[in-house]
Amino acid sequence: MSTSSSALTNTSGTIALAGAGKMGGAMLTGWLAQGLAPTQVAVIDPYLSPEISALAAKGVRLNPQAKDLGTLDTLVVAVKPQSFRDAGAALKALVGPSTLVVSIMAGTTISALEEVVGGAVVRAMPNTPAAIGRGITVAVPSKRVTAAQRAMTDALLKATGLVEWVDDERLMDAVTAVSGSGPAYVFLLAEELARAGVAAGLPEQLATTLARATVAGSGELLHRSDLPSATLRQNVTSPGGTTAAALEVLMANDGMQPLMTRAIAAATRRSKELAK
Ligand SMILES: NC(=O)C1=CN([C@@H]2O[C@H](COP(=O)(O)OP(=O)(O)OC[C@H]3O[C@@H](n4cnc5c(N)ncnc54)[C@H](O)[C@@H]3O)[C@@H](O)[C@H]2O)C=CC1
Ligand SMILES: O=C(O)[C@@H]1CCC=N1
Repeated sequence: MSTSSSALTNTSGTIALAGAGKMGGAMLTGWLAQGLAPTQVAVIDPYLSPEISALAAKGVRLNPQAKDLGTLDTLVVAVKPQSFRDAGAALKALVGPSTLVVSIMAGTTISALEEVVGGAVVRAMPNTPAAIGRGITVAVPSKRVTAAQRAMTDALLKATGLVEWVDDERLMDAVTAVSGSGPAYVFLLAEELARAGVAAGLPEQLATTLARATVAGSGELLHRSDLPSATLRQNVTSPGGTTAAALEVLMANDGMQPLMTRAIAAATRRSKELAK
């Protein structure tokens, strides 16, 4: 994270964030934590949360007049895909041919962004662990993005975690399904593990504590270990023991693998639909 810190500390020009909700807000927190000057940031959002409003005291500009912003160096678009057409029309006035436009909207294609907003577009897909600097973002640049703009995008995205660059935009629907939406599946696992614990006779609070600590601790072990996930799983599994009994159910033909494949396919389909 120290590299990204210096990379962001050394940037110049205004970075406008359109849509400072859950994901845009998490990214903004990451940028400021990594040394981006608050005075460099302008937030455009008609429904500012109290947390974002409080950033005015640090120097972040909130909903400045378009004439005061002029043509932006960088615009990050983090509104809902469904509000993009409306929001985009207003944002277009702030975008010139050499404005870097980074979109994190699910399903919204580079060509739609070029048509509605203009600029040199990077389409990116982060995830909510960005809020603690542990996100992962996949980014795909349009042909118009310069090396300097790609470096700027890389610095902004690395402020919230890992970054993978790809060249094929068609990968973004499956990326969205796996890592963009992925944290929700992990949180669901924590919920269902707790519910199953209650069904097995545990008091609810103990079951919730055990499930939460188990998911969080396992995630941290996966993060810190060099071992493949399958090896970490095998390390828990004593032959003929309790884990093996549970995994026989989870890894059955109608177990987790086909269920996860169906879930990812549904999310991938939905990402494609959002493009229409
Ligand atoms: N929540 C997540 O885990 C992820 C979300 N995304 C993408 O991020 C985008 C935002 O999602 P969330 O943060 O979850 O939604 P959100 O509803 O929390 O945030 C959207 C924000 O846009 C603002 N907004 C609405 N109309 C606007 C306008 N005309 N101009 C400027 N701002 C406007 C809203 O006030 C709100 O603060 C979506 O496109 C989503 O696909 C991408 C990756 C992960
Ligand atoms: O659910 C969604 O559509 C957004 C994109 C990825 C995560 N949240």
